Amino acid sequence: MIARQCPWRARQLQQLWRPLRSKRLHSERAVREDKRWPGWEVVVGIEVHAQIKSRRKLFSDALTSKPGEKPNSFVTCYDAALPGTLPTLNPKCVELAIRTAIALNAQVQPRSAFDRKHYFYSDLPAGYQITQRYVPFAKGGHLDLSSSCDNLRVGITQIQLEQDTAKSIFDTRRGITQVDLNRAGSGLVEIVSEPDMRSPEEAGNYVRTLQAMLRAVGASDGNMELGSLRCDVNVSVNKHGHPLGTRCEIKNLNSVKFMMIAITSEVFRHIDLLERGQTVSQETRGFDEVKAETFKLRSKEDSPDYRYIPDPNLPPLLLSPEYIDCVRRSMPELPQETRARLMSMGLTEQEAEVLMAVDAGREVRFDGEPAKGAVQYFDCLAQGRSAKAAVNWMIHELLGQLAARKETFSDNPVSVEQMGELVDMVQNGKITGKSGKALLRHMVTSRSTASPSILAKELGLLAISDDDGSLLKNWCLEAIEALPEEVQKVRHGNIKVMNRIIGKVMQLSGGRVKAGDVRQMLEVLLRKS
Ligand SMILES: Nc1ncnc2c1ncn2[C@@H]1O[C@H](COP(=O)(O)OP(=O)(O)OP(=O)(O)O)[C@@H](O)[C@H]1O
Ligand SMILES: [Mg+2]
Ligand SMILES: [Mg+2]
Repeated sequence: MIARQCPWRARQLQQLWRPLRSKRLHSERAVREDKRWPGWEVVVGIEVHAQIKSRRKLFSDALTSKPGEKPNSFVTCYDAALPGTLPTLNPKCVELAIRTAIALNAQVQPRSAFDRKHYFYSDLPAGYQITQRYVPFAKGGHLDLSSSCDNLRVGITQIQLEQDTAKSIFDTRRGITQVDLNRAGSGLVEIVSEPDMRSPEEAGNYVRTLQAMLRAVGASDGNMELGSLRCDVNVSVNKHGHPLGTRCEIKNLNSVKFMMIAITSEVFRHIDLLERGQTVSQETRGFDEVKAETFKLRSKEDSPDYRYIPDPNLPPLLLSPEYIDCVRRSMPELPQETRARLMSMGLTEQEAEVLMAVDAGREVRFDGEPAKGAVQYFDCLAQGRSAKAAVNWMIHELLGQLAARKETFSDNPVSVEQMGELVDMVQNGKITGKSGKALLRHMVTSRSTASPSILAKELGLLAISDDDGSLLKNWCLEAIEALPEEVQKVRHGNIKVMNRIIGKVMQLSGGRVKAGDVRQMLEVLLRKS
């Protein structure tokens, strides 16, 4: 293993090899003019740091915490870097990282290793971070973005395990910095992409797709606001057909929206420099959300020498093919598989996206198994029923009712069984569509667990039994008598006005008759008289 014996050699090799690969990919994409920067091509590569959703930290027994917990209450002596403490690798973090690698079609390496990356900062108690930059546990791979991005495939360079840092809290009034060690040593996966994205929008789509994938496999919450998913974005520009430009890295972006703004502002900064005959220097930059501008943190020349060395306390990580297979077999359905399956059931892409978007915002439990979500609810509802009817009732009615009450799907009080019975009642004509909607509204509001047929009876919503059509006929005659002007207009060929008469019949019947039946009856009666 080159890097354990000689990390410097590995670094040299990587530096030689990367620009070549980037160039090849660069020329493979069709050139498309972007009106915002005519003549220029934008290149983006992203390093995503995702907090691993395991109960315990990467190398210690301490429980992982959420932001807002009492500071320094999730810390062992190892996390505080007290002398004499040793790391023990948490197998759950490894399993979740492997799930991520499999979902990204990466090759999990049978042998990887941990290095120490040294720098001195108050939120790094040991003075070094343990990472796998030079001998990562997974290499290669790709992530396919949805059709809105012309089915773009973003290459994955490598995926590595590493420790998260502690958190510095700056008190500017008192002029002090406080350190909270709760996060110190939590597990991260760093996912390094190839420089394959060509616009801020593609970058946004990449992060959102990755976020959904991490959630689906239970590897991370992927919550950017809470800091469990952070991005370092590398941006460069070049003239069409020219080699890649010099990249600048914008650190620690924690929202997709700000990331896209940061990229746009960085692109304009590069173009402005180049058009004025200056050069772009390789820099690490921050993003000022108020000014919507990036600012210089440090140049390449003053970038710290991290003095990478193999961690002497950690042996190489050996992963057997049997273990990797075992993780592969336990993989849940991935978002792109779910989308394809739903569409094969007859749903449109938009309908599939709506159901999946409901699940994407959902919390995943600590054991990695998602709680029952919208897709699973739909799967149960569609069993033995028309998928189209099931999705219509779910999206337009159930989600609509919940949204009107400012509730989310996790607040849904209607069980799949209740919803199924309601859909069947409408399909079988026991209740009209209109009454079905009223019944559902009642079920959502009252949170009743009773069966819809009992509720429909109680509320007088059951369709009337009118075998000889006499009730319907009477309501129609009543409506004709009540609306003589409208009747005249229909007779003179203004067919649209018929809807007003139908509406009157619906009102008289309390919505318990079908609009189609009413129209038929009215046509017969108006023709006769
Ligand atoms: N010309 C370029 N334009 C835009 N992005 C680029 C370009 N060349 C490389 N990149 C991207 O820069 C990123 C480099 O990340 P990597 O983790 O390998 O190294 P690093 O940023 O030098 O190190 P560190 O992990 O310490 O930040 C990758 O995502 C890669 O796709
Ligand atoms: Mg990196
Ligand atoms: Mg970087």
